[in-house]
Amino acid sequence: MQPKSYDALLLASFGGPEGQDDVIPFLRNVTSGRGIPDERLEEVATHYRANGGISPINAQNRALKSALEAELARRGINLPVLWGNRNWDPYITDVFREAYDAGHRRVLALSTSAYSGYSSCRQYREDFGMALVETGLAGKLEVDKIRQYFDHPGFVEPYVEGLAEGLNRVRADLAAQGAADAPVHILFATHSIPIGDAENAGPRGVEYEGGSAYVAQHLATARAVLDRVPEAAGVDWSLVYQSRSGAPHVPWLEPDINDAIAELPAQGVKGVVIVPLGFVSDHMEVVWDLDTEALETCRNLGLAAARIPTPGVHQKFVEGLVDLVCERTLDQHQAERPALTALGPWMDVCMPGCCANRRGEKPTVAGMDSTVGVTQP
Ligand SMILES: CC1=C(CCC(=O)O)c2cc3nc(cc4[nH]c(cc5[nH]c(cc1n2)c(C)c5CCC(=O)O)c(CCC(=O)O)c4C)C(CCC(=O)O)=C3C
Ligand SMILES: [Fe+2]
Repeated sequence: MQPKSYDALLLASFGGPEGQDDVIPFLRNVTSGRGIPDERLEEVATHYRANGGISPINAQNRALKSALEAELARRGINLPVLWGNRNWDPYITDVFREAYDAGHRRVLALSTSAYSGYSSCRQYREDFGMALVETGLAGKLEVDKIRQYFDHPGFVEPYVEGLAEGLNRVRADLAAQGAADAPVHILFATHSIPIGDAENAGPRGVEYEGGSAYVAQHLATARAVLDRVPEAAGVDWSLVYQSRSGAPHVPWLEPDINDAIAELPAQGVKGVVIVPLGFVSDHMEVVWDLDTEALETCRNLGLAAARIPTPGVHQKFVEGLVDLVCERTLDQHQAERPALTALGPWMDVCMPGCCANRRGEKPTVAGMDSTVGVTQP
């Protein structure tokens, strides 16, 4: 897409509860009309309850917003950063209203989701499209979106650093047990999604490794990380899934991380490094599903284990995000579009039907077929 001059950057995220009273209303927002069984909601509520009803995600997004502001300022780029969520206050709808009232007319959105797929990409495009319709700002506020960045060096580099450290840590633990040369396995973990959503990820009519753009992007990114970590040479690895929800008869991507861990001891594996490849920050899906559940599974099986950090506010990630902003802006425009896998660089403007919503079409921005965001390729 041609560079433009934008007057605001919107950091768009999932949102999370900030106290016990928020937990159920938040979960209702997340699952509205999506058929998540009540038992699952109660189960997920306990993860938040155990943490005072507070998700870590909002604090992490506030920190990321500040880090983006600092990096933009350091480069002399004058672009205010707004923050809005899909499921909790501050809501994207309110942020659009305020942005328009403050005189902004062209917003560039950056989401905290790196891969293609309905929840990770198209649903944000719908969040923006629906918010424009709801606020009556369709045709008045222009909203574009930064490309999916799973293979951008700024996203990959923190994992490279973390994996090297994680392998060293697990090997040191094994050495302390007198098993210095015991086999270690690397588990790249991401969010499971319904197989139907996975198959719809990305543009129509393209054959992907693993059956979908969602899986192929994770496999390619995992290899991009591994290729840059000399300590990982010859180490077995696999891509595994977590945080499954939905009705039991609907197939989701597998194997579940805990089932995968349970298979490892029989293969002689003594140590595990968990790479949270699907997540931008250490939010509830990471601190509960990985640090509480998966690490406990490892402990129960006597496996040495480490979970490496998410990109969070790593300086390389923040710089990478600002580079992505500069691909799109006239101010300090950057023509180079780095990508570390053959799948990228991903597109700025999605193809018709990309990551299709299986429950029906909604207004979107940032697509070739979008009608509300005024996006022109
Ligand atoms: C691909 C993906 C990402 C990664 C990309 C990205 O980061 O966007 C992600 C992130 C997140 N998911 C989160 C929380 C939840 N996701 C749920 C439910 C679901 N997620 C799905 C997919 C994804 N989710 C799907 C297909 C569902 C089924 C229902 C539906 O179609 O929507 C539910 C409902 C209850 C349940 O778990 O069943 C909750 C509470 C939080 C916040 C954590 C915090 O509060 O710290 C974050 C960052
Ligand atoms: Fe989720």
